[in-house]
Amino acid sequence: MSTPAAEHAPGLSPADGVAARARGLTKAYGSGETAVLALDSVDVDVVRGRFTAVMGPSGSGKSTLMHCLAGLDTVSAGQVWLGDTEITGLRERELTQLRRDRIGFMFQSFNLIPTLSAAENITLPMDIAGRRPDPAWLEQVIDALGLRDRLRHRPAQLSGGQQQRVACARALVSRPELIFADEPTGNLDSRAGLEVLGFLRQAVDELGQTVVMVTHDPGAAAHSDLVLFLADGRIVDEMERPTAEAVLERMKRFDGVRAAVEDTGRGTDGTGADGERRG
Ligand SMILES: Nc1ncnc2c1ncn2[C@@H]1O[C@H](COP(=O)(O)OP(=O)(O)OP(=O)(O)O)[C@@H](O)[C@H]1O
Repeated sequence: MSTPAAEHAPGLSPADGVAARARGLTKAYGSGETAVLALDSVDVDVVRGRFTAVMGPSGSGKSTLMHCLAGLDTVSAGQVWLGDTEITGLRERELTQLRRDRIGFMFQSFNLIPTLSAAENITLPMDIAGRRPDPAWLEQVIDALGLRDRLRHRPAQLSGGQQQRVACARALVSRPELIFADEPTGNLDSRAGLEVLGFLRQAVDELGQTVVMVTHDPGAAAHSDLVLFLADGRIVDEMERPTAEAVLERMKRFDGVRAAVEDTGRGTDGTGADGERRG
């Protein structure tokens, strides 16, 4: 099981089987009247070898949660671990190294280097780190993603789906402890999106990887093992073995709450939900 894990006392280092853990994770942007509480004391365990999706309305804190778990953003309060390493409190240099060596990233916009071939893009993070990919693993990843005949192509010579497959290979090649995927299908048509989701699923099932994916798409979330639902900076629900229909139904409840809030005249400036929660 991932998620709100009250059985673990805050302050303990992660047990085996937990790829990332947060306790009391709080993130505020700005200060005073204009402060936004993007994450409100979140406790979460990301279980190793599983595919976890993070969903929630726009502004609920999904990206902030991912950025804080990945050491891309500082926290206002609370603690975050990657494996046994507490990352809150690490210096920027140590964080850069940790991200490079232990985390794989996929983004909606692929983030490939246009002047490099697919093969060069795949190994770039390891090249920068001065490490050599395990050749057998590299071959396995290339074949799993069906990229063998595209390795010499530059990103502009590849379709969107192929570019995201290169980004997926790049995220996998160092066998990271955790892969974060932020809307990885957001720029793809449904067929290419399905393909990428299939590869992420395969990375978990066959290659033993751990994936956390932020998505707006119930169909994409249905490929995960567990969906965490965020609202107003808190994990408010979770769903094991999700289906697209069940996720959609759950998401509609957020819309219902939002509509009700707006009907009462609060939240029409988009801040009502936050104000209500804190007020
Ligand atoms: N750099 C920032 N400065 C100020 N406020 C921010 C900043 N980044 C995020 N926020 C605010 O924090 C809250 C959570 O944002 P976040 O991007 O994590 O939400 P999200 O669920 O990923 O949204 P979306 O689905 O629209 O991408 C929002 O109210 C947002 O406006």
